[in-house]
Amino acid sequence: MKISNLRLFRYELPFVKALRMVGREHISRLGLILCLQDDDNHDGFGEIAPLPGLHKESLAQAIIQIRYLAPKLKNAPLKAEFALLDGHLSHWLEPYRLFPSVRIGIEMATLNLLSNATGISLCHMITQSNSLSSYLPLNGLISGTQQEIKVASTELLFEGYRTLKMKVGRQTIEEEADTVRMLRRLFGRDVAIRLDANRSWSFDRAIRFGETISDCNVAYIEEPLMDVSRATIFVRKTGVKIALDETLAEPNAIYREIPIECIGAFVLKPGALGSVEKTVELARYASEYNIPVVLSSAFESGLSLAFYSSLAASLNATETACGLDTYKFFKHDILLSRFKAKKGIVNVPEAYQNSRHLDWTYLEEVPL
Ligand SMILES: O=C(O)CCC(=O)c1ccccc1C(=O)O
Ligand SMILES: [Mg+2]
Repeated sequence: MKISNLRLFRYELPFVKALRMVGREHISRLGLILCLQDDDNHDGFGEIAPLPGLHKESLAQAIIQIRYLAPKLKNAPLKAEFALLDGHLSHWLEPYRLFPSVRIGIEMATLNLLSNATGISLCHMITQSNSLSSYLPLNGLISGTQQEIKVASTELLFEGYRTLKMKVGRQTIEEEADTVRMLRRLFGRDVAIRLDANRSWSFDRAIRFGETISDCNVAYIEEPLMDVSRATIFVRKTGVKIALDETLAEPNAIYREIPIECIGAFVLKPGALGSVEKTVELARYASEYNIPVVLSSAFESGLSLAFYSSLAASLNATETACGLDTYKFFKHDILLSRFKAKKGIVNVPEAYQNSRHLDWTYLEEVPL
């Protein structure tokens, strides 16, 4: 088997309303879909969607890189070993020094093509286990004013979500801490509350926030500190565990220096890590130390979300809610049957099946 043909498409997915992502306002999401084909006309789609602020590369730079790479991918062997996620993909792609968004897109397209060509679902192809969960709970995303959060979280709970994730570091510390206290009062013990500060606080401010919510039984706060080297003191002082997100995408593996008991979760964004195998490696480290793994999106389309759902299921990361609730901010998807959760839970095989059928009306070909 080999890759015999490549095509590239562009999409623009409008948001339901203007959305703040990594410090910027966006009204839509731009991205690319790479389509790989084998000799038998099977196809495999992969998404390349650099997010300004999260990725250093722009969409235009990603296109240039794909154009440069296209002749090298053509006729490249499609090896069954890629599915082992044990280094074969890296061995193939590392020499090209690709942008993270481009690399994950090529890996996604390749694995999806392998799955289509062999008729084995992605989940079963990349895991050795045959007792996989088909159901993946999501953390319901909430942000905005206290009143907006109150309304949104009540709706999410009513729908069936049992884990909420609130963005912090946007209003004053007092206001946000007050909102967290309100959530805990409203929902009692049976709701897990996660927070994400995206490194917006100085150490002193983070401590002040952490101390104010220390009795709220928050599952964790993602990246509270600008300087992650002080994470241990933060946790010891506040009793609130931290989750690692941005830190995991950094090259020097600082996460290994943080005491395990301080870490509430690894938030794994394959799109930011830029490699499925890197994601798997981090997930293995986490499970070795009983750190929960939270597979998470960078506001990609349903194609990536379905792929990440399968990855989460194959890693047995279905116990803790995942960060794939971003789909609800899009007016529509590039899939004919869009990625969705029912009662806060994704049906993984169904989502994967649906991700094989694109809605071409939203895709415009980019010449290679
Ligand atoms: O983790 C989630 O639940 C959703 C994803 C999310 O919050 C996110 C999306 C894009 C960029 C950064 C982040 C983040 O976790 O900080
Ligand atoms: Mg985060």
